[in-house]
Amino acid sequence: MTAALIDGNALSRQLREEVTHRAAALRARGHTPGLAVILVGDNPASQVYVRNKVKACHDTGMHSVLEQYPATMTEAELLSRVEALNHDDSIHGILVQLPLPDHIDAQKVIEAISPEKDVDGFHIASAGALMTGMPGFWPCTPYGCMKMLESINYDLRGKHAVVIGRSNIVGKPMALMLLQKNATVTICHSATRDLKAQTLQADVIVAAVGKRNVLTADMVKPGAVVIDVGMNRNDEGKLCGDVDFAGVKEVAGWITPVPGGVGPMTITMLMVNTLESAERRAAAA
Ligand SMILES: Nc1nc(=O)c2c([nH]1)NC[C@@H]1CN(c3ccc(C(=O)N[C@@H](CCC(=O)O)C(=O)O)cc3)C=[N+]21
Repeated sequence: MTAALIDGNALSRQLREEVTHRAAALRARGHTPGLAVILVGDNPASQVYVRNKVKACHDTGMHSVLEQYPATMTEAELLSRVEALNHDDSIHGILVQLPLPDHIDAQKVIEAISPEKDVDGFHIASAGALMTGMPGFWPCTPYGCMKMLESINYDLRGKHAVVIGRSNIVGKPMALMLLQKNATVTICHSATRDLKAQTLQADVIVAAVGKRNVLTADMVKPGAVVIDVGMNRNDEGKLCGDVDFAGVKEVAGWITPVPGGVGPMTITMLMVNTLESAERRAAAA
């Protein structure tokens, strides 16, 4: 193996320790940071993720409430729960777990969350703040990827970054964050004609498609940094990313594993955003 590993679990431990200290300082001043997580329906994967988020709150000394509702919950009922949490002073972050059942308009629910409590960074006000460089919450997954690059002291200025995937949750905000650090950014997607021609030029590759083996060793320039956002299952049912890890690790300079890479960092940045929301609230009080 030539590539060095960027260990998301280790970096998460380090960052969560800092969160724990800052949360304790807020608690001492009577401002316990609080996260509300809403889960609608009984998607088993969502249950696991949501429990991990609640546990991360507990571990860092933050208050959390988990609200679970049946899949039959109406959109109006969900909107009124969000509205109540917007006005709840013990809550600094509101997360509505996605996906939502089909009869609920997810974007409408996200826009109902107060931007001050939008710790997922999914509200259009958060997206606009990221695009214009204004203060606001950054989506946790690409934010975590930026922290991983920071952890290896990677200077993005003038580097060519290729993002594969253009979702509102990962690909697009990822490209904006890389751009803010002065990288030259290319966004590739399903209509890109020659993906390999793009990735072979890249100093940094972020794979965020949700499909196995999107990135293979022949597509990677020696020494490149490879960040794997994918969460897929292989034929044996094991968790794997979008990157052919075994092959790419022989070519890349740095690589993130799945599991133990971007996943834990996503939860860590949720803790960071919730803490920062509470800090802003305490400063305004
Ligand atoms: N409103 C909303 N916000 C989200 O942030 C959100 C969401 N909805 N819906 C689902 C996705 C998925 N997601 C993950 C977070 C952490 C891991 C994670 O920690 N993964 C572990 C492995 C976990 C396992 O073993 O299954 C790892 O990569 O090491 C995975 C997935 C957040 N999401």
